[in-house]
Amino acid sequence: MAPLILHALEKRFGPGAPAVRDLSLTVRDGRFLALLGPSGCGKTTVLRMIAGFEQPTDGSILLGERLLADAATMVPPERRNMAMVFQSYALWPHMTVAENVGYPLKVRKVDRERARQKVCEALAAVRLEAYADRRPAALSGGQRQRVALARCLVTEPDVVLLDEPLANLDRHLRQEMEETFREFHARSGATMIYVTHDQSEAMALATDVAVMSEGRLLQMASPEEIYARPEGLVVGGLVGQGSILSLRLPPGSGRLLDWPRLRDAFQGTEEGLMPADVLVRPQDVVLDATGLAARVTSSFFEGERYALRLELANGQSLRAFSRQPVRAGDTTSVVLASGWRL
Ligand SMILES: Nc1ncnc2c1ncn2[C@@H]1O[C@H](COP(=O)(O)OP(=O)(O)OP(=O)(O)O)[C@@H](O)[C@H]1O
Repeated sequence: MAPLILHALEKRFGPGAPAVRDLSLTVRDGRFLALLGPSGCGKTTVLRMIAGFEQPTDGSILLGERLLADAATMVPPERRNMAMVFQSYALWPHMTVAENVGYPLKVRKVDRERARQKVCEALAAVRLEAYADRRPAALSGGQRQRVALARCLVTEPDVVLLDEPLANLDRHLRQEMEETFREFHARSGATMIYVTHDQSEAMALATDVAVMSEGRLLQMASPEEIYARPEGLVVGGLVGQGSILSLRLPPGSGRLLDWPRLRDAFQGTEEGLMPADVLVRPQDVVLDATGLAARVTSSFFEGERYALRLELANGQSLRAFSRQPVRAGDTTSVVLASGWRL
């Protein structure tokens, strides 16, 4: 299949700031893209434009050479060969699982025997063969979600679009479904675009993560790259539970900062230092008597460790982990093993 190309995409719903602006990205065949960003940043609007439910006010959407939409052109959703999975699953309550999954084939008047075979394959792909004759009311939330996935598989879409599909599920089920999505992606080979505001979900599932804020694309890269080398305050703040410190660094000091560099930045007495935002991840904050003095402002036991909030002498706060019990109000000292200049 051809790549999906969004070129300088814009969507305005009225006067005021556009919901999506100047957004360009390419999703290569078979990739799994997570669109990540805070509520209201325009993720769903991008997905709806790709699906064909909204028309761009500027820019264009192409599948390879084929123009799907621009301000003057609009290929209808049913002619895009895409499938969208909604949060609500949108299953027919009066139909069995197999009938729900086969419904798109019935609409397309696919031959009965062929349809039966495709339904079986799709149910096998989501491990629901044993549930073919049940009605949706007799399924768990996760099983309903899997029916919705199987239903989109039968049409062999070029692109599968998912809008926060796990938002209604509890934590345990979310983990199980993440596994199902990964498996679904591996088996179907479909290009997938997945909207979420949950960074750990995006990282766990996707081959590429696109971070959006206020209608714009801030960074698109692999989960590893976004985690290790976030660009700017918004991406840095969104990914990986880090703390952002305002420090002063010598010009040209690079982006990956070690402890001696960070320690000097706290002393900060040299001439010509520049203000810098530095991301420090909790796992890089090591309780160590040779480090900076810090006061514990909160401590929660998370199971295998304590999650701490610390306040440094300069008033800035840091998140840290400790295997040993630590109490709010304790004083300690910390070494910052690594930091990333945003
Ligand atoms: N049909 C519409 N008419 C007017 N404004 C809209 C419409 N749809 C979305 N918007 C506005 O566009 C902006 C982006 O909305 P969108 O739903 O794309 O964000 P989102 O990132 O998906 O948010 P969430 O995670 O809360 O669903 C918001 O300010 C929203 O109010």
